[in-house]
Amino acid sequence: MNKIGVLTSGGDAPGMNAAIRSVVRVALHHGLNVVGIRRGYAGLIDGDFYQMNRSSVSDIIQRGGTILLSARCEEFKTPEGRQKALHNMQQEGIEALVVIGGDGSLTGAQKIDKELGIPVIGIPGTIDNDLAGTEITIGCDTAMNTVIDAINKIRDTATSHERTFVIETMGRRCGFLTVMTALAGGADAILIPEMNYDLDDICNKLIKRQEMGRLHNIVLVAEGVGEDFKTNRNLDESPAFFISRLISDKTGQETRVIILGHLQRGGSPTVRDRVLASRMGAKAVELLLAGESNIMIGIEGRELVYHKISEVLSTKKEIDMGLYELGTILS
Ligand SMILES: Nc1ncnc2c1ncn2[C@@H]1O[C@H](COP(=O)(O)OP(=O)(O)O)[C@@H](O)[C@H]1O
Ligand SMILES: O=P(O)(O)OC[C@H]1O[C@](O)(COP(=O)(O)O)[C@@H](O)[C@@H]1O
Ligand SMILES: [Mg+2]
Repeated sequence: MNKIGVLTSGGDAPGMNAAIRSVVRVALHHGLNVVGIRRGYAGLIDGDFYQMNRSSVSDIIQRGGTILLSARCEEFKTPEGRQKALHNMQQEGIEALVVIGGDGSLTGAQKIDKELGIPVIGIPGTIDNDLAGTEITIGCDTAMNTVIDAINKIRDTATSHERTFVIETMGRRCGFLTVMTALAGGADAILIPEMNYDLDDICNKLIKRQEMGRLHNIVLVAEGVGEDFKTNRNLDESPAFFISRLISDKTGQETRVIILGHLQRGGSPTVRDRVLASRMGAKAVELLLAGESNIMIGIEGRELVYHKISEVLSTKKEIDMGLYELGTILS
């Protein structure tokens, strides 16, 4: 093997740059050429490539986002789009790929191996932590710290004004970010898609607290909740608004909504994300050199592990309900 490509795809995540840096420098260390592919699968289809060297990845370990840019690319979901990508890779002499991204990107990566015959290793990069086969994905730790920072600040004003804040966190259909930050941030109620909840119960709990003299509350809501009350709300609005209105109507408390949104995706990666990304980047190159393909690297405890991408994608990542319960008991 002489030349490999690297790309970032789907939602960006802090630590992706540290992973790119590691892939590039470890590949160069092993005498490989590295091609950077811009804008994920869109760049494969457009042939948006450039040769990378050591200095291409200088001064990026501390930066959020991705220097390779990222995209969501519908055309790559079609066989025609993927054939264009194959043609460009052949022209450029790219013999193998490292794909850094989430579940969607790994679905695409699987097709690169199976359909296009190009070896590919996946590195889990998404703030959602919604991938099986790894305890945590690159970017999630930074995002959790960003959420905690926001909760701390909101708590200051919530206590001063004796208000209830409904804070909406990201995570698509996964409540990991919400459960962890609810526990660490001392949230008074938690709503995640994986768990049944009763809005009446939540309101009753807030009323009880009110009777005991507690007039401020932090309610954490994952963006993915709401299948069950869809009929009662405007589908264009975030679930936090509906829940906030309901709490205000039922408890009489003054409520405010804050949707943390894309600020959860940015920022300088934490130590944990930088180390994880650096280790996974190096492992990806080593596994390609060892002849592996169609696998995703993960971490279990202190050890890096790897699993077939098909297994990762067919397994649902379970939320640790013990942490959810603990968050509820402690609130
Ligand atoms: N079924 C699929 N076949 C081929 N490519 C896919 C498929 N699903 C997703 N992808 C590619 O992966 C990209 C990123 O997926 P997306 O779900 O948006 O983000 P993430 O990888 O962060 O979960 C998509 O825009 C598309 O190019
Ligand atoms: O960036 P967009 O396209 O607005 O998408 C928002 C979605 O991306 C995420 O931030 C990250 O998800 P992915 O890593 O799967 O792309 C989700 O939490 C959120 O639902
Ligand atoms: Mg995803």
